[in-house]
Amino acid sequence: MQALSLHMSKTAMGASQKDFESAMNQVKLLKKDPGNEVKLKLYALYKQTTEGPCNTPRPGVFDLINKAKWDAWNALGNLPKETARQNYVDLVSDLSSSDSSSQVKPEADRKQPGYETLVVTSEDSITKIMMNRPAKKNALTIQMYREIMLALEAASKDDSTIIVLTGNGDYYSSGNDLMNFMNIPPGEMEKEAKNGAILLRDFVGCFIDFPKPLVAVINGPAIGISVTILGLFDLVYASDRATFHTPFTHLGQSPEGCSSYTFPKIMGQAKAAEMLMFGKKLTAREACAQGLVTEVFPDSTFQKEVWTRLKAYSKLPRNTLHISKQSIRNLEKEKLHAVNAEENSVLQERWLSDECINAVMSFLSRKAKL
Ligand SMILES: CCCCCCCCCCC/C=C/C(=O)SCCNC(=O)CCNC(=O)[C@H](O)C(C)(C)COP(=O)(O)OP(=O)(O)OC[C@H]1O[C@@H](n2cnc3c(N)ncnc32)[C@H](O)[C@@H]1OP(=O)(O)O
Repeated sequence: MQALSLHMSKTAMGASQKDFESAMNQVKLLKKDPGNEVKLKLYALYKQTTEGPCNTPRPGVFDLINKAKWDAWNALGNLPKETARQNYVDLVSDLSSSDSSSQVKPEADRKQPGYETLVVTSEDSITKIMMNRPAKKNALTIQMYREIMLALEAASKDDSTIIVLTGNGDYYSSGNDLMNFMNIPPGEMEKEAKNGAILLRDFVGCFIDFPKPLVAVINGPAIGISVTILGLFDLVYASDRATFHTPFTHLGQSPEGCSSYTFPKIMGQAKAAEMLMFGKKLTAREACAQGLVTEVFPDSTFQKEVWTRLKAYSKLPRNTLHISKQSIRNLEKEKLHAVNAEENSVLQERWLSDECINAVMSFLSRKAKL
């Protein structure tokens, strides 16, 4: 309502007709929508300046827009035309200066500090969490799991409407960094496996409990845990260059990220088994046909199309969107936490198995060109 309060003239001399016309042009150039109340005020002052006090019958009760305009004009009573013109010019001048001070900041300024493995930015009511180890295909280190949890926690409390997880470079993510299995001192393996299971439980738990719409923007291939947690997202947009691969059996490991529950629900038992047990790699189009991906876009226009879509979604009524997300998730939360706990206890055992140790050694020896 503050913006609707009558504006005092700031200039000693009254605004001229030329000032008024120039203010009318300036309004068209505003980058930020001033909101309905201010627009009504501008309309009323314009009418008062050009026609004087309100002189038309009040529109009918169902003609909501014209009624609101009429009310705003009528509220100016017998305000003299010159004063209305001055108030119009002053109001536009205020709007123009706040418009230029709220210009979009360069990306470097929007970047949230404190993350080493992520780039976190907020713009247009969207918080974007970008995994940022492109040289290692965004493989998830222990630090990265922790930073993603911190970024999600912060995003759940910020004023964003939608949260996006994406990757920098040619991969979305190659999943767990297999170096997480290295440098474990002899005799410490059991303790490390237990700590790993706790970390994983907390990591997946953050996605289960996340209260706002979560969108995965899959810019390239995705492997392992970066695929399994997709069943906990609300939207999954993929470039047609993306692939989806869960080679758990080859790695002597078992499904996590609640995929043992979400994948059969999403794609049916047989297709889930092909992925989670036999390690079948899906193209983006196959993943879309099976319901894991919401929509596939050509790689050449992927970023442009997805961000245009997300910016439009981010303008939806925020609280309603969050409440809808929570209503849908609340039906499943208890079950998902139980699945998460069970998967992690199985995986904790798997990490100690010969099959898993041999698979990790095989990756490392290929890497070392042995
Ligand atoms: C006691 C246990 C404690 C564990 C605690 C863990 C907690 C949570 C665990 C959750 C369980 C998750 C399971 C999974 O995600 S399983 C999936 C694991 N990922 C893989 O198996 C992928 C392995 N990588 C590859 O197959 C290839 O690198 C890839 C196909 C991704 C790309 O091949 P390409 O030839 O194009 O490129 P490079 O191989 O040269 O890769 C570039 C460099 O990046 C390194 N890299 C890539 N991915 C990984 C990875 N997942 N782990 C470690 N390093 C990775 C690769 O080695 C190259 O590095 P260099 O340039 O230094 O050689």
